[in-house]
Amino acid sequence: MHKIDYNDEIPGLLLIQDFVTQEEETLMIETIDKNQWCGLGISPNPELKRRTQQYGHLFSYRYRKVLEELGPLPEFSGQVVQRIMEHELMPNTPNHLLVNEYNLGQGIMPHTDAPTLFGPAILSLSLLSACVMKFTHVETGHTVDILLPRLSIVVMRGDSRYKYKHSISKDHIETASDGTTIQRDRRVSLTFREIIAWEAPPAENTCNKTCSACSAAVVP
Ligand SMILES: O=C(O)CCC(=O)C(=O)O
Ligand SMILES: [Fe+2]
Repeated sequence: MHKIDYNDEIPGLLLIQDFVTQEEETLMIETIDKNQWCGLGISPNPELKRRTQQYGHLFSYRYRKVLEELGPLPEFSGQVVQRIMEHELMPNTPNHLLVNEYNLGQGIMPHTDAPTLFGPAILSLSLLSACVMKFTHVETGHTVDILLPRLSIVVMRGDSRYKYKHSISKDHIETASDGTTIQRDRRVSLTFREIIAWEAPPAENTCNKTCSACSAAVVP
């Protein structure tokens, strides 16, 4: 395990290489690939252009809100969560795990994870492939391309979490700001977050209208 502190370039950004072993990666991927994916037309979140899985809570991209509590994070992520807490990378135990799959040609648009919904630390574990994550300051436009190696975890806190957008390109070959060039492969990332605020729908929700207050009842 090797820590790279990017604080001088992007305040609050930390990367830990070899956060998991290849054996752990294999076991996690085997389990994930047996589980149900959504996105690419599959509910919930059928509109997503990449496949995802969610654990802990269900977030709707369409309604930009949490719809449902799903239960504890899965067993396959237990050791990673334990390591996250041992290294004090998050103030509280994560209660949301988002698995994103990026096949060749897939990326993610520049965004900041919802500041009122998710807590102050956003962590992402890179499995099967490295990628370059672009950080762009929302006011100054300052940009840094950070290499996220396979098996590493990136920790976004402070400015890197709140003042920068992050994105991943669709390119097959990418170059980081330090000049390192990588060839992308299928990448599966595990994003650990804490949901800090959400309203559970009423237990007996019989409303069948589409409205912002109880859309949980009608989301496909
Ligand atoms: O794939 C990643 O490492 C990042 C995913 C991400 O930024 C997100 O889902 O909000
Ligand atoms: Fe994100």
